[in-house]
Amino acid sequence: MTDVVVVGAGSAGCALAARLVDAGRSVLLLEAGTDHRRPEDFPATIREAATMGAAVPGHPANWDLTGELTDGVRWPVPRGKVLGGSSALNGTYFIRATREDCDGWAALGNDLWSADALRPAFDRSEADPLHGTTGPLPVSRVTDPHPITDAFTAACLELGFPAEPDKNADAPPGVGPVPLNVRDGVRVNAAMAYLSPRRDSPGLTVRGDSPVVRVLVEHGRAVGVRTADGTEHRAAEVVLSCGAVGTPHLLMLSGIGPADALRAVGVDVLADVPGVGADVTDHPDLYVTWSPTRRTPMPRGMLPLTTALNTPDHLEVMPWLKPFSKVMLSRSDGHALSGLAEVLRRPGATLRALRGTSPAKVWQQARTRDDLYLGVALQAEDSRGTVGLTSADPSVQPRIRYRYLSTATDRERMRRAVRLAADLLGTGAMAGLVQGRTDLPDDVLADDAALDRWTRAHLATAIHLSGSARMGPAGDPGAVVDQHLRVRGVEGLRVADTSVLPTVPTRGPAATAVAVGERAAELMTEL
Ligand SMILES: Cc1cc2nc3c(=O)[nH]c(=O)nc-3n(C[C@H](O)[C@H](O)[C@H](O)COP(=O)(O)OP(=O)(O)OC[C@H]3O[C@@H](n4cnc5c(N)ncnc54)[C@H](O)[C@@H]3O)c2cc1C
Repeated sequence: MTDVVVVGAGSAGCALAARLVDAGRSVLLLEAGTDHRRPEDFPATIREAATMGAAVPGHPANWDLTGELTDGVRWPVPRGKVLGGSSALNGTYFIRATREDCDGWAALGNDLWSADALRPAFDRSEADPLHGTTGPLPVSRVTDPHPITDAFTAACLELGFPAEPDKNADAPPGVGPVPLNVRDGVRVNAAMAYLSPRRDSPGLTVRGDSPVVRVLVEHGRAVGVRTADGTEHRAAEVVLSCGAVGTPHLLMLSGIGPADALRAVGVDVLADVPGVGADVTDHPDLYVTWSPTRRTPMPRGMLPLTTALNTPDHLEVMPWLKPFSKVMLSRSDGHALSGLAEVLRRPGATLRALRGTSPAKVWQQARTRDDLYLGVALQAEDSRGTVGLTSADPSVQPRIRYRYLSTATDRERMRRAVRLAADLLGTGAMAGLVQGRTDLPDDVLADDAALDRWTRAHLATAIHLSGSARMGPAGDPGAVVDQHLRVRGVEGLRVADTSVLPTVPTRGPAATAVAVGERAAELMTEL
């Protein structure tokens, strides 16, 4: 019998499966999306790090979910549905959770997840001249001069923020280059890094196009999973790595979750675990758009996102070097137009993906698609969202409610973040480059109530979902897994992805997701 079935070949699932195989386990890795065996087999839209065409609604590698950012504001939520998961279509910002993040998780009763305990997992994942040097994921920083990054960096220094040349160094937060998982212009996703080199390993079986619809539980123990075609895959242990939406969804479809909510949609309850789908955290974000006084260089292949300002109060501001219209459209050597154009060839799929989202917000983004912008985000929100089951039919997406800015503290911090972005655009350092803000009038900026309304109209999400099956000690009623990632109430079942993080990292979670996979393998194979 197979030792372990891992469900979901995303950032965490790929790392976990690979390390389990290295430790001598037989692993069946089941992925809902398409399998691509070698790095060169991935389509250009996914490989090309300079663009994010697969994140556009309607792309086949995208789950095309919809979430409610706040009451009445619905927005597309892309997630990767392909080998590599969300790492195959993300922004390639690949940074460690901070020491404060990890030690915060440990302080909640998860000492196996302190910064010191997690460091070997990060080190093992990275090939970074500054940190772990021998791992499978390349980490690099772009330090080439560019008028926008240079002016933005000078603006941050002008406002008194320190330089932060290595954002993984546990130094005080400031402005500096972001670590990126890019090599030779290619977005190196977790499947390329961890699975491709092991595809001939007898211990590893990878199956794409295999959505799992249920965890099979007998006498309180997980014994395998069932895929949508009805096939049962048995294994000694089951690990869910379906991501922060897919994992709570699959748990609930399998009868593991808040009992009343499961019964309400006709699912028989196997284990009443109230924390499944609760305590979701992410990074609410938005864009402050601006027009330049002159054309800035945008050569093909230029990465859109190379620098970030992080502040001690957990705000993040990032200058994008290209407008959305260029980031979402890729034109690759030897290929026809891809990305947006590829999607526009399937208008039906795109329209279906956008159905139910707020038309005014979609229009607002379309209207400003050629502007430049500063991305502004809250990195440690107080608000909590939910992922809830609305149907026992696995093909119906769960309801994602972010409940963004539902606390006064978050609203106050978001105002501060927007004003910080405006201040940066107004510095002497940026004066020669910035003609003006294009969509944020002074009177709105000056008035709290008006700015809150503006924020609501411009709100978006960084798609960094975490915490929907979070870990915690025995006495924690909201915990879904213990710190060994074992699901409460069911033997032989674990979760390994960003669902387990008690809070979203205050940096992008992609590197942490991989580290969760690495750490899960350690915990599963230690004697
Ligand atoms: C568009 C976008 C841009 C982003 N940009 C950044 C960035 O620049 N930096 C950063 O740090 N983070 C970024 N993120 C977030 C980051 O990529 C994710 O947090 C991280 O990849 C999540 O890893 P994971 O393993 O938890 O889940 P995922 O990587 O999403 O993997 C889950 C996998 O499970 C599969 N799956 C789900 N359900 C099932 C099922 N029932 N059966 C079988 N398979 C299933 C999915 O298809 C997927 O392959 C971005 C995310 C998106 C979507």
